[in-house]
Amino acid sequence: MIIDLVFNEKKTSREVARYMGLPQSTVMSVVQVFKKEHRIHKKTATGRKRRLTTAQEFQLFEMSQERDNISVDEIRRRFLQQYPEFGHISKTTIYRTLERGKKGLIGMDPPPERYLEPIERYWPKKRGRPRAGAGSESSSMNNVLEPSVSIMEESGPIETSAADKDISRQRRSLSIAEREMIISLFFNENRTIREVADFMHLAKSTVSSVVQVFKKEHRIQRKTSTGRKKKLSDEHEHMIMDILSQKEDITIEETRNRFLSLNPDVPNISKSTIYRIMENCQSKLRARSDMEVFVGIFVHSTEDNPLIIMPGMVMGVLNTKIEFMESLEELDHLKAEYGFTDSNIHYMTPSQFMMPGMIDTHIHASQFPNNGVAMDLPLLEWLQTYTFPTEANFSDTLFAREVYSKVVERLLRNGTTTAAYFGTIHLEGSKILADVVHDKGQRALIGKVNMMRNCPEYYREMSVQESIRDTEEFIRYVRSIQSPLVQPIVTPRFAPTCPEDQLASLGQLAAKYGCHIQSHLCETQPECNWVKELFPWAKSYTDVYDSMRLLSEKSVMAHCIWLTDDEIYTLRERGVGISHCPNSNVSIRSGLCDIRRLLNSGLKVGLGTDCSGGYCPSILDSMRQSLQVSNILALDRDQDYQRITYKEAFRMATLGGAKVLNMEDRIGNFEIDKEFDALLIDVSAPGSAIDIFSKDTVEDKVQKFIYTGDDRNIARVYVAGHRILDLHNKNLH
Ligand SMILES: O=c1[nH]c(=O)c2nc[nH]c2[nH]1
Repeated sequence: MIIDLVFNEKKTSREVARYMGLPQSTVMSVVQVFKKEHRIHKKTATGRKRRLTTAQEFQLFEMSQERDNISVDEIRRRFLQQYPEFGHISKTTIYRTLERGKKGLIGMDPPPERYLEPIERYWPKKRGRPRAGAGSESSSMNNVLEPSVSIMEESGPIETSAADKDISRQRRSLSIAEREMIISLFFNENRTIREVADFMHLAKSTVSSVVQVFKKEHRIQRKTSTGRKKKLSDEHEHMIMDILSQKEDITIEETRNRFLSLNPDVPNISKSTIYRIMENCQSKLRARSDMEVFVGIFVHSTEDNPLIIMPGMVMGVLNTKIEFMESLEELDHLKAEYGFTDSNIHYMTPSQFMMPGMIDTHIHASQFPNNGVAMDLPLLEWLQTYTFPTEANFSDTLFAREVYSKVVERLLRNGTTTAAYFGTIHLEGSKILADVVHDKGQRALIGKVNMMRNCPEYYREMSVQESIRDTEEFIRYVRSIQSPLVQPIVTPRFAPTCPEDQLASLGQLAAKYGCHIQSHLCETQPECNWVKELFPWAKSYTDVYDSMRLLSEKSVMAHCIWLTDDEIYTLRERGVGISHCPNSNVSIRSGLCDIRRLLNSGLKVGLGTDCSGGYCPSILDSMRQSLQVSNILALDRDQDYQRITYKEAFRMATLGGAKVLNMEDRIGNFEIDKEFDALLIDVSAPGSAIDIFSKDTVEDKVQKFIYTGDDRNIARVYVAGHRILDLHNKNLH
């Protein structure tokens, strides 16, 4: 990776060190060894080696001797007139050649051991301008420069060796070429005073005074605090892009003149600024707008392995889907094959990794106002006392929009890229939920709730006909949005609130439209007993739903704490998915669900927040609570009882959830051709509650995120390839 970043990506060793979290000396030594092994010498800014012939070097030197105050610009102009095939020669090269001339070194390669010797030897001992043409060692800038250059000598970032840093730099008068060089590096190449001083091995004060004098002479504005030249405003940058795009072969000079004539107030603009804007434009034009490429660590689950960590990978996302996932070594081949450029690539930092989006398989969007309150009653009393009155408020569509907007934003913020929502019985309010989800770019199943008994007069559907008519209209409405992400889900609340004919009609409706179905099953013992009373003919609670054709591989049943073995068997036979909601199960004391038993029986299990039975809208919390519930169950079991591992919790939150919603062919992990629903996790994000230490492995970081992370660590959220949330760009939605 170091080699790739330095030699292919043209990163400096400082950048690579920062990116990989390594000491710079380590990076530099890897680079040095590689250079030696591959005999890589000086590279030009473009990464290609290009050397002047000895004749050309002499030519340059002679030009500089013709007149006392000839400028580097003039030397360059004349040189390029003579050698038009050369195309371009940087001032640095000219400057260095002149210094080689002064040392009498033109035509000679510096002996390699010179690189190893202390630099003082070559540094002028006497003050005063070095004499041109003298072969004296004391004036050699060349020898000073050579060992200090790490990778790109001509215009790339410059780094000094450790030896350089120990040398106290002297103040002395400068040659014209040196002044030119300082001006060029500072104003055209945008180097800081320190970089220039390091590069030329001069005292910072010397460089600074040259810059100051030049600024005064040319009335150049003050620099910004970052040490860079004042950035052009976006408006000016766009203006330059416009000018560049108006004429294909426009020169930089022409661009500058046109820009300055349009903006007489702007005192100056360097050629390199225009050049940078031009490069950016071209790179953006060359970049495929339909492809995004990510480099770094990817974490996901498969059927066989609950947690796979893949460092040093490159993933390509084309439109909405994962196009490729390869080792970073393949980057160049992939660039060639797919035609993407560096501007398509997002490099993750060492504290970041990418994981699949989390999936909430059971949440009541309409209970969000009660999140974190009203936990003092058990389920059936809780419904009558708190929940039904709250849900009744959703006849008010303004209120519905207010709450639903907050719910969806909160879930996205917490990394839930897909959710199975319960709305309320209200048709209009439920349509609003679908609209909001669609607008915000989340993937979801949206349910209009069906119920018409054992609930308040003011909050119930009035007849089976009305219930089915409204539900059918709702299904058609959601389908009419034509969103590939938002689908309707048929939602009988639970058996106690739905008479047989209503359940049967809803089963038929779901079959007619090929819809998903969701409900509650075996959440509390009193509820199970009540169902026995209400449906005396049924073999079990599960059998009630099964008899009404409500169980299929597109059905999601929440809770399932009190299932008998027979019920488990039926659910598995039908391919039903189970939504495990541990926070809710403990908060309103419904029971401890033995997920190991369900998993061992071959059932599909995902996680649900079940807000507001559960008080936390984050699936991270559901993972933790599922681990706690499993630990508590283990306290009462044999030694060989297998607790849920954090890796399994991770899988339930991602791939498991996808299977429960029957979407595993589209989402849940990073298999090729799946939709790119993903989270960029940063364990060291600002304000993060996670403590990371130098000895932490990548797996430690992942585990710490699961146990101690929160929304502050979710830097970006992608759904179907779209970045719908970015911590650093809060305005995306
Ligand atoms: O946790 C639950 N929340 C509900 O809203 C509900 N309705 C029936 N059963 C339920 N369980």
